[in-house]
Amino acid sequence: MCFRSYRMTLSCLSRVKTYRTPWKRLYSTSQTTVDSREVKNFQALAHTWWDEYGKFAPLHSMNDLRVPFIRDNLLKTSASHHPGKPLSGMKILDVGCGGGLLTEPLGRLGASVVGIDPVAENIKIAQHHKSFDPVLDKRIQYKVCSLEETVGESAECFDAVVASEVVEHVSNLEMFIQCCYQVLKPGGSLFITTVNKTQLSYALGIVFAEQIAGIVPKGTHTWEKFVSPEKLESILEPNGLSVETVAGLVYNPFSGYWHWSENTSLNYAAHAVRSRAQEHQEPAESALKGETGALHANTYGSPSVREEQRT
Ligand SMILES: CC(C)=CCC/C(C)=C/CC/C(C)=C/CC/C(C)=C/CC/C(C)=C/CC/C(C)=C/CC/C(C)=C/CC/C(C)=C/CC/C(C)=C/CC/C(C)=C/Cc1cc(C(=O)O)cc(O)c1O
Ligand SMILES: C[S@@+](CC[C@H](N)C(=O)[O-])C[C@H]1O[C@@H](n2cnc3c(N)ncnc32)[C@H](O)[C@@H]1O
Ligand SMILES: [Mg+2]
Repeated sequence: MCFRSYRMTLSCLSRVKTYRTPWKRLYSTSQTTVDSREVKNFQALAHTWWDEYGKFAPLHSMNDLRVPFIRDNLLKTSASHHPGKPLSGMKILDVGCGGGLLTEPLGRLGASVVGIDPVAENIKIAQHHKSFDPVLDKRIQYKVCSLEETVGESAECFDAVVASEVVEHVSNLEMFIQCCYQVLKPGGSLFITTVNKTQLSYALGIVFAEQIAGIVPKGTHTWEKFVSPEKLESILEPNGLSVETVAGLVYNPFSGYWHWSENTSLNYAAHAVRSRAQEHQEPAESALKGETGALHANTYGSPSVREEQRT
């Protein structure tokens, strides 16, 4: 039994018993969201997670934007009475948590955070780093597993799922999104940051960032696995996740800082909400064929998030 007090487990399990769409029917056991090549890549880098100016420097720096993005959007749906611990009482699943770079600040905001990652070395590093802070040690739990491996015991257990800089590294993106839906409470939030699939992201995200400037290690990304906001929305919406906000993120490699932008052609952050309605019937057979309206990014610059305008 992972992640929860026994009582909470029983309540989650009871919900699982009444869960109408047995998620196991959706996927054959051979299907997985884990790409073994990605695992190898991250295994080799695991020892550098907590080097703020090392290979994961852009991720350390991204916290300046993504932590307030997650906090502000979560607080829109629930007033917090805990100054200093605004996310107190919230359960968050950080999927692909790596060394815990985002897991820890979410824990510091008061949330109970479960961090999962298929790379054992990542979880070892994350466990070790949180052990230095007794508050975090209680609030954060880590587990080596894939998202699909935790769905069975975590159905409708989380107020939020975070997958930051992960979806561009997974296989079976639709299966990944469906698993996010399964573990979210009705009305729960999904936060994704990733890289858009554009010519510019090829030029700057692959050629410039990896091969010329070494902003991220060579071989970190495969352009074909980048995900456009339109494709992401075409998978989210039919699977019961309504897109609330899409905001562009731009990394300045000279300053080492990220900035919000109207432009989503490189990196972007998305916030989607699981419908509160009755359980979602059957996840869509394939949402990839659907056309969706163009997305208009908002500039997420202030704590009050502006809604996304769809054309
Ligand atoms: C099938 C196939 C290959 C198709 C390709 C697509 C296609 C059709 C391409 C053709 C079109 C085209 C334009 C090709 C161009 C090729 C080429 C010759 C490009 C030249 C590139 C070049 C020299 C650009 C120079 C630009 C320039 C003038 C630079 C100086 C000034 C300037 C503007 C600098 C700023 C540039 C900038 C904004 C850089 C940001 C780069 C970036 C996107 C960084 C984000 C990195 C990232 C993804 C962070 C998250 C992250 C981090 C880490 C980590 O390890 O820290 C790990 C992760 O997994 C992450 O997700
Ligand atoms: C770029 S790192 C991002 C780490 C962390 N989310 C952050 O932003 O600091 C991508 C992470 O996703 C993990 N990952 C890769 N494939 C995954 C999958 N199929 N499911 C879950 N996590 C995965 C990797 O092991 C790695 O830790
Ligand atoms: Mg990435």
